[in-house]
Amino acid sequence: MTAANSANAIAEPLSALEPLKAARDSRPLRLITCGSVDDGKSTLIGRLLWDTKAVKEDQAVALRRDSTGKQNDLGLPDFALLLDGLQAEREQGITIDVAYRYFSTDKRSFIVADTPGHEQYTRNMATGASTADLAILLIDARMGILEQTRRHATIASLLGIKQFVLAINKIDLTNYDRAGFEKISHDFKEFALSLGVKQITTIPMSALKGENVVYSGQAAMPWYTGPTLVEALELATVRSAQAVGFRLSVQRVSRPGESFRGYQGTVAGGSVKPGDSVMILPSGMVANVSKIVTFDLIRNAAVAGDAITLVLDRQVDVSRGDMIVAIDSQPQVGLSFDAHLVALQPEGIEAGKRYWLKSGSRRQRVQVNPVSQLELKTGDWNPARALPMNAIGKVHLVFDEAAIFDPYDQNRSSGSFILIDPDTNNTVAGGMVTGKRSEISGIHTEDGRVILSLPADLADKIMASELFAARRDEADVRRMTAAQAAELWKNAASDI
Ligand SMILES: Nc1nc2c(ncn2[C@@H]2O[C@H](COP(=O)(O)OP(=O)(O)OP(=O)(O)O)[C@@H](O)[C@H]2O)c(=O)[nH]1
Repeated sequence: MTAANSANAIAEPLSALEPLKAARDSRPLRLITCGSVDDGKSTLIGRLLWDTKAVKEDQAVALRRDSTGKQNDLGLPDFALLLDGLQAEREQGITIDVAYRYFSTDKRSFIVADTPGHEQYTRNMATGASTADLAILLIDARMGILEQTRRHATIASLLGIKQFVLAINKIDLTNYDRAGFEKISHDFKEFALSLGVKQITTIPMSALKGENVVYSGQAAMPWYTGPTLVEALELATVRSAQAVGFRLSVQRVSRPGESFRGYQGTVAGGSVKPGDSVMILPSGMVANVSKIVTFDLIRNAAVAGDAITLVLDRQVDVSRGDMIVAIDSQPQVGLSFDAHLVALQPEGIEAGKRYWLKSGSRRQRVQVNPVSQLELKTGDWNPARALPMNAIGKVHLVFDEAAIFDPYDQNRSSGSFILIDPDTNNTVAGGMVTGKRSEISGIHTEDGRVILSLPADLADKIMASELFAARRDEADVRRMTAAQAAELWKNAASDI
């Protein structure tokens, strides 16, 4: 077949979705590495690339040359130098959130997200983790579990990662101390179980010496009989297909001529084929798919990750930010949602402040009401009105117009969002939706606090009302029961 460069060309037949799905399921395992500064992250990634022969000959020569004189007391090359290209770019002030490294073994291929380790780490980590199947958490065997370890594990689990490898690194510096390794393993497993993470492999390793990374560390640690890092990675599973049906967040309406109107975007969940019935949200209008076009082909199916133009069988009103979804598997549409947030900027998240929320190609105003903050040491969710930088919190989102989400654990794409401060344009938080709240519930109490779940203009009026002012004394408000809160709401509502 000649190059199919017109939208009328027919793709080689994809008679079913199976080939597309099969290709997706055999995709490389995506990894993220997290750790505190100096735990050995760069050394570990460099060592993985080196020992799996992912380093090209010219890079290898350069590594040997650049390591001369900088060698550590073991006389080994500095594997972290393999990642230095990225470092140089960072030093020039070029913003790179995440760089992806590729390596493979006989059994499988891998993509590792290499995220900068310093300031703004949380944001970069969240970016890398949002597509990862597995998290490698690095800790220094001499230091044990730190608050940073708990923070990263919590964020990774909120981002839906269910498989963890705890890489207890620099074990050579503890004289391969078995008891120390076992204590850290035990403590971490206990913590990870509290997060609901059940697949945890803990491995003692020396990234620098290459023990238990690709090659066995048996000679130095005869007491360890578990897998090497690469063996553990070969056994991990790729994340299964998303639980929800077809989702397309419309990025652009394409109208090249009178007779053609298509809706462009990347499929964010499920699959679609001509003839399928779809619904446009938030309007609720219904249509059938008549054609799926990609940049050079007409396709007879598309799956999550494909960038497509969708043509419908009738004239419907669709604009940028709308979502086109499977009619038999719809997302949640509502004015109020529960979510987890990670606060990313020094200013944190203020109580009741209005932000821009961006999810897919949709951008809308939202009022954010923090409810509680995770105490990393104990795992408790303590009541909170605001969230400081790096805090992980639970919040209520209250919209002026209908919002559309899937719970994050069912679809990472249509369940996640960022918050933008309208005054500074800074991205101040990343969030994961847990679900829709029962429709506008007015005022109620939660964790001993009174929560307003109202459209912002109504909430402002209530806050300003005499009735609320009379109740503003903190202790008094905290003592209110849900019934009293409801009474207050009823009175306030009739007052305005
Ligand atoms: N003895 C020993 N030293 C190690 C090991 N892994 C890393 N190191 C050393 O620890 C130091 C920090 O390693 P890096 O790989 O730069 O650490 P990092 O976590 O990437 O640090 P940042 O890039 O600053 O975030 C370097 O001097 C490494 O040579 C190990 O397994 N054993």
